[in-house]
Amino acid sequence: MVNNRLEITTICPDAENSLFTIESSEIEAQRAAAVAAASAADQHRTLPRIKILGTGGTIASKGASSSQTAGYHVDLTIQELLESIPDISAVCEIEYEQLCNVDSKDINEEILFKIYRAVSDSLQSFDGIVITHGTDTMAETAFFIESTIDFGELPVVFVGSMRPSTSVSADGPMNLYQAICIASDSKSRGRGVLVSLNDQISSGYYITKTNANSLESFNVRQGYLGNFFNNEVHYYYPPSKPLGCHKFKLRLEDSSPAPKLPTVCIVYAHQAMDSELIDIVAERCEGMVVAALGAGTLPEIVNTRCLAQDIPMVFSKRAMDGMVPNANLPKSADKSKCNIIASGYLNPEKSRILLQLCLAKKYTMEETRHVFCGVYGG
Ligand SMILES: NC(=O)C[C@H](N)C(=O)O
Repeated sequence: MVNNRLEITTICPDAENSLFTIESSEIEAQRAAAVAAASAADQHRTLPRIKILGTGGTIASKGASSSQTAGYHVDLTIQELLESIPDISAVCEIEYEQLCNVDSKDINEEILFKIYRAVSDSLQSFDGIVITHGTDTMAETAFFIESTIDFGELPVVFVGSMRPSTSVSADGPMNLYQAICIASDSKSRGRGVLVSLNDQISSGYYITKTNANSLESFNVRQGYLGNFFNNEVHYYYPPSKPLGCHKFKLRLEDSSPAPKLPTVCIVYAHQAMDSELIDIVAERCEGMVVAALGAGTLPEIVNTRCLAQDIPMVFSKRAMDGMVPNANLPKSADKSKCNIIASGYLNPEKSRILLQLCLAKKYTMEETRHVFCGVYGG
């Protein structure tokens, strides 16, 4: 015991969580006084400023009755949605903007760039950003925003719901409330794009929708970062960002219409696949992603058609988990001309976005291969 204070330090590198103290009653009294002084000071502290961007989705939908959980319509503004959550004025100051109000199946490039612009424009004046979004394509928008915006430490939190606002036990208000708390919490800084859903905090870069109906619609294995419980944010790990994430700097003119990204199509492989499909689709696009079988295999005749194309072809996978390694790619006779790239852990829809960005940047085949390898060791 030295000065009534025993310090036990673990070897945990997370400084904040590595120090435990056992203290005397005198020290406890001093601490109580310090806490009281700090809470008085807190009253004068300015609250974090959070920007909420509304885009629609089930979270902004209404059904005809409280038992309807399918066939509903997007019909709720971001203002109405905010009126349905508990008072948040003690947590943060809010500003909101309705960017669009659509089911996420209708998020097109024009809307994607609208979201991109709104996030970019909010970086300087806000401490956190929340984006309400349909869950069906949320992972794609989250991946695009993570790959194109350097938001430094600022939390950008996507949120959706699985039940419409009119349903019994609608999950939207709680998910939104939690998303705002996550965006306001200093522990959320430096973690990249986050997703708030079903009490779970996940990495927007890694999430995939894995269940079409249940509240636990994002069963993330990679990127499960923490939980939300009783109005508290709990992270399992110190802040970190996705490893190897390639950032693309976009230069957007202010003028509309929105710029057009290169067309990349996804072809889904299956037994007895028609190899001519590869030629037909290649005519229509500047790059192709194949949702291949297993860890990247395709019938030999389909591989041959893929090797014959003069556009980049990314081999991804139908399976939800696991990866496509370089070792499984078909070999070209002329190694220097091989147009096939392994997606690594990236699923087809995220591979599509990454390939679009590489093509937009006019990366060579080798540079594109390097980007995919960097992201997931493809
Ligand atoms: N749960 C949802 O949000 C699904 C909805 N169809 C959407 O993505 O907009």
